[in-house]
Amino acid sequence: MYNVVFVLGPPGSGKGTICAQIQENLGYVHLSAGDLLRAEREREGSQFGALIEGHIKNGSIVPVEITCSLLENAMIANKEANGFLVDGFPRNEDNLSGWKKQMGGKVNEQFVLFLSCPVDVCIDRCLHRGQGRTDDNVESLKKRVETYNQQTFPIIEQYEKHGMVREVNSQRPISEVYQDVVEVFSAANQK
Ligand SMILES: Nc1ncnc2c1ncn2[C@@H]1O[C@H](COP(=O)(O)OP(=O)(O)OP(=O)(O)O)[C@@H](O)[C@H]1O
Ligand SMILES: Nc1ccn([C@H]2C[C@H](O)[C@@H](COP(=O)(O)O)O2)c(=O)n1
Ligand SMILES: [Mg+2]
Repeated sequence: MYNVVFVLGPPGSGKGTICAQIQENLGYVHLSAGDLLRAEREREGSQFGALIEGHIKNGSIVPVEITCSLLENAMIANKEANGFLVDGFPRNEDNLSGWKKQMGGKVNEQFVLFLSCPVDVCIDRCLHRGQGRTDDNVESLKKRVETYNQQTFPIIEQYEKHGMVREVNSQRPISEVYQDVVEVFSAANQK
């Protein structure tokens, strides 16, 4: 049974940044769905490269069969891990239903870490991120934010109805955000 913490929030809210620090200090393995998809996009011989790039540029969501298989393969490859930070997933209903179908009975969903941050702050962070991403531009970000508002936030609300969401305000210095996140993990792992 894989222990899983989902990490969700608007593009640029700091999911990858915080997950890297959690991985370094709390023994969880960070699996960024976006990073896995970008790696698949670049993989020699991948049949999904163009499809993935189209969705990334368009800020839309890749079919869950592709993303969930990348996530499960990464978990299998790290099966000794205490737990997994699944960053940027589930991002819509297709992700959620596909996850339940493929991973049901294999995972223990501990909670959803929701990084909340005003969209204008998030957009500015992405525009200054300097990682050369094909979707860190005004046009793609507009679509990514729309996808987040229309498709991803409703997923967070579903988990909230089950008391599974731990919200942390990420419009603060990274060190302060991380301090709160550590407390969330401490509380969850004391149960
Ligand atoms: N608390 C913070 N304060 C200021 N800058 C931050 C903070 N957290 C992250 N950043 C910066 O904002 C940018 C986006 O952070 P990050 O890549 O972690 O976001 P993300 O939620 O993973 O974004 P995406 O969904 O686009 O992958 C990075 O340049 C990062 O260094
Ligand atoms: N569950 C997911 C996660 C990501 N993607 C695609 C679409 C996103 O805009 C892009 C970048 O993700 P990020 O690195 O910003 O978390 O990757 C997806 O289709 N499905
Ligand atoms: Mg990220």
